Amino acid sequence: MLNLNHVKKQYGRNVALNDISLNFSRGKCYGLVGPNGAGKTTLLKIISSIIQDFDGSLTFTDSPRAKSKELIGYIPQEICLEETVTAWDNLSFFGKIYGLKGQTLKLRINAVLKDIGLTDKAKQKISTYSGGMKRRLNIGCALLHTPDLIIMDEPTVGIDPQSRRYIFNMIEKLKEHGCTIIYASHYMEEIEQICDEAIFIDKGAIAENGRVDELLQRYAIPSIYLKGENCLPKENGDFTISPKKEGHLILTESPLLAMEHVINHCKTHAVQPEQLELSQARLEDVFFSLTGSQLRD
Ligand SMILES: Nc1ncnc2c1ncn2[C@@H]1O[C@H](COP(=O)(O)OP(=O)(O)OP(=O)(O)O)[C@@H](O)[C@H]1O
Repeated sequence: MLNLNHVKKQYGRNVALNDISLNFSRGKCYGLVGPNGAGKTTLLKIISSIIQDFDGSLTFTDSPRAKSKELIGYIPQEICLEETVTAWDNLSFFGKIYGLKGQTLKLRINAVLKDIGLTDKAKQKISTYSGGMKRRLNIGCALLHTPDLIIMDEPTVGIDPQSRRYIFNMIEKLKEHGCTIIYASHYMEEIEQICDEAIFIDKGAIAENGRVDELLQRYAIPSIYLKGENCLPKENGDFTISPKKEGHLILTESPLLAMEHVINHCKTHAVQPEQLELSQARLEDVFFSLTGSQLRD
């Protein structure tokens, strides 16, 4: 539904984005990840037309709607709500910005309030809302005009697991309705959980992108965590071992063989591990393998 072609953005001499080309398909959720200052927000602002001064081009391929303003719902990192008025008033304000009015606006506000689970709090002032309620309303404000492409910039910062789960369920429903979602987050487990594809961006360039399961297979090395006195075999075969907490992490391409090796060693030496578990490959490992672990400012 959207193609980015050689997008480049400079702030003075600082190159924030350099030659970004990407394709986004309908009904999929794309995770956008990268260290601080990588260029994520700049990219999201270009896609949502907030930044219009850039090189390269964007093409919306299969939408009947001509204008990107109608096509896109942008949910910013910062909560953009008027605290002194009610949720209804906030939704009404944003609905009017998108050109909705009268009965259509009323119907959409009611539908969105239901989707974000705030129907019974609609007439409450935002200053009385919890962080999770504000986040959900912040999302709701971008959904009033039923956008085809929804851009979420770190939408789960500072909320409890219940609100996070609620937002994830909303994303699933939006995908079922054919919406495309671009989801920027520093929380790798969220990307793993809800995104079909991940885009790793570092220093303004794409470090890697593809299906989450394929990236995990390609980059993350499975491992076994072992804790227990005298449980670590002396002959370590092809395994790479490093200390972790009070035990050891055994990195291996063949975790079941390594597990068998440890179990045989324990049986032979009549020792009992306190903890022996297979650790799944994580997207966080992919992130560090692509971007390194050095601090970024
Ligand atoms: N308005 C601006 N003026 C000048 N430089 C900017 C501006 N906005 C961003 N930058 C610079 O562009 C680069 C990319 O910033 P951007 O905010 O897009 O990164 P990010 O990946 O979203 O970071 P974070 O994870 O911290 O939100 C950084 O070097 C940043 O300092």
